[in-house]
Amino acid sequence: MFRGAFCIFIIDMKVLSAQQIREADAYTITHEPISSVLLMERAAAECAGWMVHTFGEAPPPFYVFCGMGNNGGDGLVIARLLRDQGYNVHAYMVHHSATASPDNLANQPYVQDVQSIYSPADFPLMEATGVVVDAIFGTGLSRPVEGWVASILHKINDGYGRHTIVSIDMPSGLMADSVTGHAACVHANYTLSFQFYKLAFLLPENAARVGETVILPIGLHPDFINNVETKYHVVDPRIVKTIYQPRDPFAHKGTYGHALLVAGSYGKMGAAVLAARACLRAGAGLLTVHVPQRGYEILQTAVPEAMCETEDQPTAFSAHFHEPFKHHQAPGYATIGVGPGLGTAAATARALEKLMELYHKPMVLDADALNMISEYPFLLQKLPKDSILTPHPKEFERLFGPKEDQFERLELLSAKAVELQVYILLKGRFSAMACPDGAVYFNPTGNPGMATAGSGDVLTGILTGLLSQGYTPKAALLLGAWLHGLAGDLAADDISEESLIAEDIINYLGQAYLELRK
Ligand SMILES: NC(=O)C1=CN([C@@H]2O[C@H](COP(=O)(O)OP(=O)(O)OC[C@H]3O[C@@H](n4cnc5c(N)ncnc54)[C@H](O)[C@@H]3O)[C@@H](O)[C@H]2O)[C@@H](O)CC1
Ligand SMILES: Nc1ncnc2c1ncn2[C@@H]1O[C@H](COP(=O)(O)OP(=O)(O)O)[C@@H](O)[C@H]1O
Ligand SMILES: [K+]
Repeated sequence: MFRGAFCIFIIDMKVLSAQQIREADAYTITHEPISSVLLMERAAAECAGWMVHTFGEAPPPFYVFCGMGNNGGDGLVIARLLRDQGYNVHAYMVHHSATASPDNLANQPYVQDVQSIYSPADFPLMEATGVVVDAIFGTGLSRPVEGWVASILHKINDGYGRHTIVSIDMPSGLMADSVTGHAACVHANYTLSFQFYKLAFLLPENAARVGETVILPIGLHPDFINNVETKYHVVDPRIVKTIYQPRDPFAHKGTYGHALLVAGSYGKMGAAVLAARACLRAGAGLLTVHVPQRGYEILQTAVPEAMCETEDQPTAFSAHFHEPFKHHQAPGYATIGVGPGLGTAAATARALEKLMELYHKPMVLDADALNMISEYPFLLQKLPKDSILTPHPKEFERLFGPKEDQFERLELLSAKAVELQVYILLKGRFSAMACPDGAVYFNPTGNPGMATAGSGDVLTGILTGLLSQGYTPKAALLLGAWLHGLAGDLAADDISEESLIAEDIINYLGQAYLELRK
């Protein structure tokens, strides 16, 4: 089901810091109980099993680079287990420290012919078809890698494209919870990581380092996992299936709400059409789309299922555009999606202000609605509580200012959701969704084929459609982002990432829903 960077065996949806992972480790050792060396054996056995499964048919030579901590300990065990199964394994010890960790030492006697690396000159020649296993540093990395050890990481990267590089737990050199910047770091094809996502994996700046991530279960203690507190989470199929509500057999179209979309302007009616189609395909009962006069025929022709309201301005929205909306105060629209293709004229900004003054239920704000709020920041204070904002990184920067690095940006995202008491979805490979309580959820579905005009308009339509049906804003957000990405993944599977266009996401939304029933 998943494309690109995520192949998931099991997920604990919490994202833990390196320190919390050490605590999980210690808790498991005490409470399972299990010795640390056996826990290492279990973790390494999962990795060796994955490698046999992935490369076993045409076995390559394996080049296992071990560090001197427990990540290196994992590497030693992997080397032994692969040799035990008859594979051709070359093992190396990178002597970055004076002493090895106890569990690393305990495993050394069981791996013969480990060649020592004390300088770049000791780096081996490797066959082009080999698999490089990177077990030099894991979550214990405490500072950027420098000096000759950095040269070893660069030498491993020199083989990228010729060898397959598999990093154990973390690409060596990557900091789990802070900025790696330009420091030396392995660029992995695969990262086999234990039990939890690391925050660094979810940030765009590390995409090229992490490669495809495989989360392997290593049986860390469930009591610890259930009780540990974390701000960051990854959405998984279990939570999405819990959120999803099948339709009531006795439903009528009024059951699923009457949504209003305020979208489109001269030359940008496509945004309104895409959002409207997506809203209906997401399941809204009724939809009215409010467009400028010249958009009337376009909208009525392209989306006959939707009702259409126009206003007195031929090409854009004016201060009066909320007038028709007033008629629907009772029973009122279930929700409003506003922004796609709207334009940012001053009159439109005034109209947006009026709209936010009149409407107090959660709404969806995207694109030009966000751009107008950036231009007139006092509008931020008028956002209906629990509304959903969906900025892409540029819109986010316009709204809340630039940040030095992506960790700081995440902190800002969460702080703004708390301050404004809204949900904010920062778009990207792993869209980050911040909640009014400060929690941040990452959405793992989606692919680069979705980096195409209009895919954000489709998201606005989906979120509006879900709110309209009565999903809570948080449920709509998590489910909507998941469905949007999954529909994109299903479309790309059939027609390729390259030729995927926004309309395909809408066309595959039905299949994405069906996946939820499996
Ligand atoms: N709970 C878990 O997730 C488990 C983790 N295990 C493994 O244990 C790893 C963590 O082990 P450790 O805490 O021993 O840490 P690492 O093995 O990641 O690295 C620690 C070693 O690197 C040195 N070091 C740190 N930064 C350095 C730098 N910039 N330059 C040179 N040397 C540096 C330290 O002094 C220490 O010797 C995990 O990544 C994982 O591979 C498994 O063995 C078992 C279970
Ligand atoms: N590489 C990617 N992986 C996953 N999802 C992506 C990727 N690129 C874009 N997307 C998704 O596509 C949508 C693009 O939205 P946006 O930038 O607003 O596009 P537009 O303004 O053209 O409608 C977002 O939901 C984003 O998360
Ligand atoms: K590693």
